[in-house]
Amino acid sequence: MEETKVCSEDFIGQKASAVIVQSITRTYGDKTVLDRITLSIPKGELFGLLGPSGSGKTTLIRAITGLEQTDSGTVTLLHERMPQRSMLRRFGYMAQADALYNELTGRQNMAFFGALYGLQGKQLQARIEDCARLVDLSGDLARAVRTYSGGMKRRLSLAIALLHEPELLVLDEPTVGIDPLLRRTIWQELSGLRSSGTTIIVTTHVMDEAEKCDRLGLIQSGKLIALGTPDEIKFSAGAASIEEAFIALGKGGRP
Ligand SMILES: Nc1ncnc2c1ncn2[C@@H]1O[C@H](COP(=O)(O)OP(=O)(O)OP(=O)(O)O)[C@@H](O)[C@H]1O
Repeated sequence: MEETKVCSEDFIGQKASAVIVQSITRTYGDKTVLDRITLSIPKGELFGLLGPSGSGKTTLIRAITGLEQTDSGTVTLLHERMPQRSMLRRFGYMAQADALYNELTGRQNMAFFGALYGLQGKQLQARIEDCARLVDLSGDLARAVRTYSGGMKRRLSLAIALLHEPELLVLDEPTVGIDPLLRRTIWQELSGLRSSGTTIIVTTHVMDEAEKCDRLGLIQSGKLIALGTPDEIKFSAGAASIEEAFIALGKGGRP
């Protein structure tokens, strides 16, 4: 049986876990998209999921949030067994495909989702201003979203995921289509949120973003093939970079 290279200590029982995934499997027809994945993410961790296109990253984070069914295994999120509709207010989810209302303005979109999260009045307005500023959209909030570029839509989706200051943020490739300067600002903000106790799960293809994560999970063909800090993963693969480590671990050995 193949085993995940677990580099970090097992956090269960040592630090409160925000996410506990136990042996989840997901199949589509005869294709196994998630294969017995087990993983725990402590509160306040910035956790990165890395893997080739089609390896199962989106399916895994959707399963974690309860948006995707699993065939077997369990997910516990913030001490609650998933799926559970009431959990929707406790995490922020930014999907790869933007779920925005094109005919509404940026502000109207934020107000709509903010109300769904239970925000209202002055608090909602203040959060809209703060989150729009963070993603550099303050000057564009009055425009209909259909006039936004792809990158602006990504930024608006990110702002919406942050609106209700959730305990857990789940971001599927949040910086795709975002220029390097703003990308840096967004990562600074993610680090700040992590420091104030927010747990963050982020999928990425960008190696320098992976280096900024506390720990990484490497996924290949639905299997978690490695788990650890960026340094642990490089060390275990005998590689100089995460990219090299990923290639080496994917082949099942050292480079
Ligand atoms: N609804 C579905 N029906 C059938 N197959 C699906 C469905 N959703 C995903 N898959 C398959 O599951 C596999 C994993 O997809 P997933 O989107 O999780 O990969 P990913 O690692 O997030 O890829 P990317 O980096 O390209 O976003 C792929 O082979 C995909 O084709």
